[in-house]
Amino acid sequence: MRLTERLDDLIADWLPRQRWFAGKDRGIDDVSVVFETELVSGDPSLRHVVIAVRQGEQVDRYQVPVGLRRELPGRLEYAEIGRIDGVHVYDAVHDPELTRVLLEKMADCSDAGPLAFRSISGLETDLDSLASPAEQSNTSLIYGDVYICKLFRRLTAGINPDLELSRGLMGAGSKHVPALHGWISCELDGTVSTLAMLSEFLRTGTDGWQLAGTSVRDLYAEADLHADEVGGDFAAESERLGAATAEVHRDLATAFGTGVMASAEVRELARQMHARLNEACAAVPQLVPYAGRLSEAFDAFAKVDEPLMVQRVHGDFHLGQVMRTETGWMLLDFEGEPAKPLEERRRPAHPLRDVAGMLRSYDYAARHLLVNAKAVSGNPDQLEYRAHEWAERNRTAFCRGYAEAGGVDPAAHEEIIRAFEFDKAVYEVMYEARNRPSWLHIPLSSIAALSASPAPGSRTR
Ligand SMILES: Nc1ncnc2c1ncn2[C@@H]1O[C@H](COP(=O)(O)OP(=O)(O)O)[C@@H](O)[C@H]1O
Ligand SMILES: O=P(O)(O)O[C@H]1O[C@H](CO)[C@@H](O[C@H]2O[C@H](CO)[C@@H](O)[C@H](O)[C@H]2O)[C@H](O)[C@H]1O
Repeated sequence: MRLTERLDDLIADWLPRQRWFAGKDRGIDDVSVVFETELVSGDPSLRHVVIAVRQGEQVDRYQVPVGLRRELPGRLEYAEIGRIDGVHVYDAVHDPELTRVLLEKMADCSDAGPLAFRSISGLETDLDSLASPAEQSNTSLIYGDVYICKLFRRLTAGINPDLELSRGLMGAGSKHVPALHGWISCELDGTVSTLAMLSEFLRTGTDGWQLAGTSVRDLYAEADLHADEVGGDFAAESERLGAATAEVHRDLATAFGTGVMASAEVRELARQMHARLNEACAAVPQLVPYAGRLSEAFDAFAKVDEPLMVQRVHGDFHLGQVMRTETGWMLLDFEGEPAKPLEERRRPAHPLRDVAGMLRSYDYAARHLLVNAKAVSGNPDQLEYRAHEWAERNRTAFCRGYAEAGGVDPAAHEEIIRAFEFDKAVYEVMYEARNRPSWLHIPLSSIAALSASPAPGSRTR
């Protein structure tokens, strides 16, 4: 049975409920199968399916490994997409009986139709997978506690920067990235394009988002204490994270080189920031009242009177992209911002862009519990004050660690860091509107607070 003709409607109903679907702000006009590849035959069987989703003018491609079974065991019911001629069609990432084949094919470096499976080391294959419950834009399969295989859900033609930078950092001997073991690719628009990558699973790791969240919860639970007085103070970890970030930036510069941004390019970047702001204001009217202050920050950036060093950077740096293991901080997910075109994500940028991303994340960590009034009790003004205090303490510690380990000192480049932070917050407004509308309040309230604070240079010291 070919799915091509039958899957479209089923998927169109199911897609908007998937965390990784990046078009929740618009209706779906059409879903069509671009290609499908049988990877396991029989019952159960596995088809690797690439679909094209049309929403107005925009067409995005996604990959869905589709499982087919005549009888669907209870443990897979939640993964069901629908039924075709009585056969259960489901998201196969949740079926370890089927996902094994991905690992086996990578181990064998084999091809299946348009799909190429590759590995760069001998792989252990007798491992069951579990779809990661992490809050993420793609889907990761954890094999045993040995490997993690990230299936990129929304596909872009070309090598994924996550794979590209992980390889480069491994070559530069970075001690802050997990080992890369393999990948899956296919041709899209005539270019070799990444579908998945397989890395070492950091079994002793906890991600920075969880650690920071625990620290914030500790603070909210102790109404009388300040951020530096509670047991879960995170500032020392933030400082170490800053240092690890500076080391990764150094290794990226070694692996991929550096350049200098001419004044015209700085102005062009400021113009793009304005354009992104305008686009976000059109899509999210709640942003409009802050547009003036945001624009001022972008104008100040356009006038920065110094050569800006650029290099390959992480591109979407936040607390969910770092893990603390027993040996220190590890950085993950060098994919860049998933909504941006690939060529933009691969473009060298100023390293403070990553610093700004992490600074925004401290704000998110402090505020996300406040989104749901039931998650935390207390006076809203006092909670807002405490969120701000926690974020400031950790932001400062991160910047100190970064500068002391040889990174560009954020405190000495206020116009740059402020513009990058605002630009990131504007991106987040769009990201939340499209992916997690109930979180939109977080970047909006940070923008309100940031725009109320004095502009760089206007402070009395
Ligand atoms: N190598 C790894 N070892 C252990 N956990 C990992 C590893 N890579 C990612 N994770 C977990 O998966 C989450 C999402 O990973 P990430 O690469 O950021 O995916 P996405 O691009 O889909 O957001 C991380 O926050 C982390 O909790
Ligand atoms: O991890 P991804 O590469 O998929 O990044 C996207 O999703 C992130 C959320 O999962 C989003 O990050 C935003 O939310 C985080 C908390 O969930 C917060 O720590 C970040 O600071 C905030 O930007 C990221 O922007 C998006 O590209």
